[in-house]
Amino acid sequence: MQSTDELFDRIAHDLRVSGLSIQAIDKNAPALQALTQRLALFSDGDFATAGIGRQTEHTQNSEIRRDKIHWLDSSDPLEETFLSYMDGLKNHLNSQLFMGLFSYECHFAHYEPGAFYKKHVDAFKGNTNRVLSTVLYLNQDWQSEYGGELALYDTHDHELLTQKVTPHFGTLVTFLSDEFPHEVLPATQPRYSIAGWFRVNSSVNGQVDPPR
Ligand SMILES: O=C(O)CCC(=O)C(=O)O
Ligand SMILES: [Fe+2]
Repeated sequence: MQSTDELFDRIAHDLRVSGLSIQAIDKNAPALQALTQRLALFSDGDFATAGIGRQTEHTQNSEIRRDKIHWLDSSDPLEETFLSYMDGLKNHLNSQLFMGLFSYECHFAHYEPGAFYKKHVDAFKGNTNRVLSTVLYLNQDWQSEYGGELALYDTHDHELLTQKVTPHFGTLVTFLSDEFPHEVLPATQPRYSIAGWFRVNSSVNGQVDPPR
């Protein structure tokens, strides 16, 4: 079984080489177990329709994305277990890559069968302090014929599909937020993930920019 440090080393290495990392977290890792337990406690009403863009221009556009989300909060002990795991990744990347990551925010996302998230980038250059995106999949026994892949596109040629990631339980994708266009393809089964973003600190007068 690989240690968490070895996994974080691999992610740092991949990010240094290509800005993108696809790794598997050990299925027995306490952080994953906590998320499985948390997911089992949800009922439908705990998830809200996701919006797009910054608070000022926040819109709910069902033509672009059809997932339902729930933000993680450290006051929930199960959610805190995962948040502190990601805090460990943040510290590891800061010490190895000097990325200056300051905070992390993430939400559960539930894609019902047929739901999608059209091609987008998570951050526009110079326009945001989201610098590193993470997506973790929570789908036990996912079969490739269910679809629901994360499609990743080339950093220069945004029409060029470079790879498709199957949303298997424990797969963690990490990538530079303003570099990689990506898209969630529809699935035939309910699909669960956690999408998250590490931010750098560009707060002014105690106001973190941008707000959610
Ligand atoms: O769930 C995924 O595979 C990716 C989700 C995503 O791109 C996002 O929420 O920004
Ligand atoms: Fe995204």
